[in-house]
Amino acid sequence: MIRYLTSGESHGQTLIAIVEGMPSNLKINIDNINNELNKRQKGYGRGKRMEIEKDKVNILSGVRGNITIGSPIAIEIKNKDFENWKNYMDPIGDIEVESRKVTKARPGHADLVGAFKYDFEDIRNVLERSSARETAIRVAVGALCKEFLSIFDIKFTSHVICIGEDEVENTYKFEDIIENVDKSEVRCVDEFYEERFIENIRKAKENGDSLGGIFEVRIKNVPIGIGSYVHYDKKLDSNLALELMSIQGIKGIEFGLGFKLGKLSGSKVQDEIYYSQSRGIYRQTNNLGGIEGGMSTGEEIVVRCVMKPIPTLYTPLNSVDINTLENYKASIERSDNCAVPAASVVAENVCAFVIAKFMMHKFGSDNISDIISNYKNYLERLKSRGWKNKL
Ligand SMILES: Cc1cc2nc3c(=O)[nH]c(=O)nc-3n(C[C@H](O)[C@H](O)[C@H](O)COP(=O)(O)O)c2cc1C
Ligand SMILES: C=C(O[C@@H]1CC(C(=O)O)=C[C@@H](OP(=O)(O)O)[C@H]1O)C(=O)O
Repeated sequence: MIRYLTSGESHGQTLIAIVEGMPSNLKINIDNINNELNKRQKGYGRGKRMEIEKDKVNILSGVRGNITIGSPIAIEIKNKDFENWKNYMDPIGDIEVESRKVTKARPGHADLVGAFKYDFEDIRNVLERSSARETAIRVAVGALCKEFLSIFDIKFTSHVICIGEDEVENTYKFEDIIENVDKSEVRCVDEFYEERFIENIRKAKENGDSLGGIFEVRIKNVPIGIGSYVHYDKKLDSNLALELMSIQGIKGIEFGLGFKLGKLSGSKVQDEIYYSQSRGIYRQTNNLGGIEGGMSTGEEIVVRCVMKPIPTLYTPLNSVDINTLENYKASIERSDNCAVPAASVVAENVCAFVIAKFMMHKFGSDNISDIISNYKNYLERLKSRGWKNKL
């Protein structure tokens, strides 16, 4: 079963991941991975750090001449900002602590609880790892998984549908999103709302404030029957929810019509099942977002996430110095004031890890050619049950 671990501090030397369980003989295009990293760094509302970093993945092992060899894959992304932080962040040797010490906890960040839990007088020891800098390496892992999933033509896209008080009203087709989303500064495909979102972020920044929002991830061509109803940890939706909720700042998730489902009657919601000779078994709606009973239905997977506003504010909130217990304003070094577009890229890629894991669980994980044979056999069997391959 594919799995990974990450390590790295926000201003440390490097971010690393070890991905274990990737099948052999998969061709990797490193440009695709770097392209995802580049997308994650963009978005109106990002702070000065993104002007310093130019994220590129380094593949250290587990791949020979662009082809995976089945052994663990070690990857890294170097932090360019480390040059400016060496004196404070070097793992070994004398470092300067006092001048970069953080003691005034930021409400909404991991600062206060992290310092108490791990017994630190310096919140830097918390913020270095709790920072969403870590999402860069998770995107690289997900992008590697996207390379695997491209064999089955499984595609991902995401777009921002709400920032601040404005929310996109139209529903967009997968093809329209994938074609237009990267042209937008806020990953919004609706031109009217794109302008509103930019303006909302600009105004919040002017007021020393921050914003959150909502984005949608769409996944196409996942075959029917990935995931299972038999056990809680085998459900596709529960696994996607775990990964998505682990992204810094994400506070809610919904599949398909999501929270609206609570207000609708059953007859308006369930995706009715039809059969015709030309189409085989099919649905006319996808209100449940492509998952029933923890399994993919073969329809597009549609999942939305809400991100809370960024906790670090340029007009800092009330807080307390964790060592002196005096009332102060919270700390600020540097910050994004909106990172919803970046989070949508992270979300796509963490979903790619989950889909890859489930594809491997169903079709095997030793080598690409066995996996493809198993996949074809499965689709062939389903044909005899009235299911036509919709890929
Ligand atoms: C891509 C991305 C960038 C972020 N940038 C910042 C930032 O610049 N400043 C900040 O305070 N929080 C930022 N956050 C959010 C915090 O990391 C997050 O709120 C914090 O770790 C606490 O976790 P929680 O909100 O999930 O409880 C960012 C999150 C993401 C996904
Ligand atoms: C570094 C990234 O995001 C960072 C996430 C982050 C946080 O608190 O989560 C705080 C900021 O860090 P810094 O103080 O170094 O500017 C962001 O820039 C990144 O996304 O690559």
